[in-house]
Amino acid sequence: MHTTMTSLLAADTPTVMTPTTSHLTIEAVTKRFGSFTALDGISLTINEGEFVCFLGPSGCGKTTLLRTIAGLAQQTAGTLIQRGEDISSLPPQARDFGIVFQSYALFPNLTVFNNVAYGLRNRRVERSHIHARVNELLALVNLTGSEKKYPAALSGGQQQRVALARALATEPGLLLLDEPLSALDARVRGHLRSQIKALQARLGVTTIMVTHDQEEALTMADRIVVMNHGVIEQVGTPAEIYHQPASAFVASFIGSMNFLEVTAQGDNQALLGTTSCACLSHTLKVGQAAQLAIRPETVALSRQAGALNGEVIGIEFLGPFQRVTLRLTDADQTLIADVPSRDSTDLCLYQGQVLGIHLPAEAARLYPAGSSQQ
Ligand SMILES: Nc1ncnc2c1ncn2[C@@H]1O[C@H](COP(=O)(O)OP(=O)(O)OP(=O)(O)O)[C@@H](O)[C@H]1O
Repeated sequence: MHTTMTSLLAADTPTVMTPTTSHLTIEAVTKRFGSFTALDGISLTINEGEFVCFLGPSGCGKTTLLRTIAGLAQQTAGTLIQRGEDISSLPPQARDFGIVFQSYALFPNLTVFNNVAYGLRNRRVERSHIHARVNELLALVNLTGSEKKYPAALSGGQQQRVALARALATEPGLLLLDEPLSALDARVRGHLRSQIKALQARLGVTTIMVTHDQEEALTMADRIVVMNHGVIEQVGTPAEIYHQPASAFVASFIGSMNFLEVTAQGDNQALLGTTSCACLSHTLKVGQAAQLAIRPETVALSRQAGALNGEVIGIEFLGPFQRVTLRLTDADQTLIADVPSRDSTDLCLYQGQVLGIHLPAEAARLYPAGSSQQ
C-alpha cells in the first residue's frame, strides 16, 4: 500500500490502515557471532502502519535485530516475511525499507537537496518528479529553504530531519530508525520525537525504532518490544508494559519500581517480615522466596499506623510530587513512595516520622526472587 506524499500533503488525511494486517513476520530468528548468541529464536509480527520500538539495555540485541530485518546482517536461522514475501535471503538493496542511523550518515559533499534525491536518482526517477518529491519531503520535515545547504551547515536535529526525508524519499513500506535521537541534546530530542511521531502517523508508514530510552519508547510506540539477552521479554502497548510488566526484568527496566523481599503465600498473599500483604494472583509456590514489585506512585501513606509501617528516612522534593524513602519497621528493607505535593501537606512530612503504609493489592505483583537483575 504505497501512499503518495502529494495526496497526503494536499488532503491532509491520515492513512487508515487495517491494524491486524501483518507487514512483517519474524519467525524464530537466531543470530550467532561465533559461539555468542545475539538473538535467540525471536518471533514477532509487526502490523501494517504500526510504530514499534525495540527497547532494551545495551547489548540486548535490538540493533542486531534491526540490521537483520534490513539485510545488513544475515540471520543464522529463521525466516523474515514482508507483505507475504520471504525476504530472508534478499540483499538490503532488494528489500523495501528506508533507514535512519544514530549518526546522521548524510553525504557531506552533497547538498540537502541532493542527499534527499539520492535514492530517487539511483532509481532513475524523472528529473521533474525528483524536484517535486524532494520539495515535498523537505516541507514534511520543515526544512524548506535549506535545499542548497551542506550537512555541515545544519544542526544535529536538522541533519536527522534530512536523514528522515532521505529515508522516506522512495516511499518505502518500512521505516527503520536506529537510535535516531540519541546523539541529540535533550531539548532537540524531545521536539524531534513528537515530529517523527506525527509524521509517522500522518504517512501511516510501518516503523520500527531501536532505542534504549524508555521514555522515548513509551511516548512514541504503539507497541514496545522489550528485549534482554537476545530474547523478547514482553511485547505490549506502553500502558501494558508499564502497568502489567510480564517479568521482574521488565518491571525494573521501565519506570521506578520498589522490589520488596517477601515469601509467597496462598490466596494472593505474600509475607513481608511478619506482615501479610495482599497482591495480584501469582503462580509461585507457598513458601517460595519472592519479590513484591510495586510502583512508588501507588504506595499510599497515612499518619495513622497500619498493618505495615515505616520510618521516613528521606524526603526529596521533585515538583509535582515528593519522593519519600521509608525504612519498614517490621523488616530491614526500604520502600519509596511518591506522594503528590498537595497530599504531602496533610502528612506534614518530616525525617524520623513513622507512617502507615498501604500497598494496594491491584498494584502489587509477585516475581520469583532474584529475577530482576538486568
Ligand atoms: N559483528 C559482531 N561481532 C561480534 N559480536 C557482535 C557483533 N555485533 C554485535 N555483537 C554482539 O551482539 C550483542 C548484541 O549487540 P547489539 O548491537 O544488537 O546490541 P544493542 O541491544 O543494540 O546494544 P546497543 O544499545 O549498545 O547498541 C552484543 O553483545 C554485541 O557485542
